[in-house]
Amino acid sequence: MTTAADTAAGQGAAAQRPGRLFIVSAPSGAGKSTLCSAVRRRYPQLAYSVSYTTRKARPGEQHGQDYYFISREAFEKGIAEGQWAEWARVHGNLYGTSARWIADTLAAGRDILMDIDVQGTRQILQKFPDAITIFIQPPSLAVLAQRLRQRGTDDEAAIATRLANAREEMAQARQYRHVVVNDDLARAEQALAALIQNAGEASR
Ligand SMILES: Nc1nc2c(ncn2[C@@H]2O[C@H](COP(=O)(O)OP(=O)(O)O)[C@@H](O)[C@H]2O)c(=O)[nH]1
Ligand SMILES: Nc1ncnc2c1ncn2[C@@H]1O[C@H](COP(=O)(O)OP(=O)(O)O)[C@@H](O)[C@H]1O
Repeated sequence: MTTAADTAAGQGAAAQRPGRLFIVSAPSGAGKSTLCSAVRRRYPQLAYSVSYTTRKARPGEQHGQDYYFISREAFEKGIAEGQWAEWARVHGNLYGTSARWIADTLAAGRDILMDIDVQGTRQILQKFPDAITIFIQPPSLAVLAQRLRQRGTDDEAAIATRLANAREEMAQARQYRHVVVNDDLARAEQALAALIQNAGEASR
């Protein structure tokens, strides 16, 4: 049924549909950064939500592209001022998403890809129940440990924290609308791209 309000909205300047939110989560080392980078290259029109974090930058990571690396004080000021659409402590560091950027980007009609943890996903779903949630599973915990060591960006203590959290995170997979197992990289990339593509077509 079309209401007068729908018709008015459809005829106004905002005739474009608002953007959609795609949320990707995974235990550390499952391959979500690799897969998100591939999808960003494939769909340059998809806006990537660059998170704010108190974690130190890894070699090769760029401020403003991978994350905004900020101090704990700046992050806590953001909490006090209500700047975060969601935020969480993950593996001992704080991570958050700019509420203003999300609102402006969706209002401009752009779809958003977010790489956030399971706690952040719950918060976003409370505000945006239609967000499309995707969980990336590693083939096994043994493979996960191997990938974290091969990546070579974390010391053994950081790897141990990430592996200890992985079991708990993987138990949350059933809360997600879709699950992609990242065994073969090309296959997983194709599966993630297809989910984004098909969700886009379904709502047009
Ligand atoms: N809640 C929340 N989690 C985030 C955000 N940005 C990143 N994360 C999550 O924080 C965790 C650690 O990310 P990162 O430090 O890049 O380490 P990695 O998972 O080992 O590559 C991952 O689960 C990310 O999905 C954010 O803005 N909010
Ligand atoms: N399908 C895959 N097969 C083998 N290695 C992979 C695969 N996907 C990712 N990797 C590697 O595993 C490591 C962790 O991937 P990364 O994308 O950093 O994970 P996350 O962002 O989930 O922590 C990286 O060294 C990456 O190159």
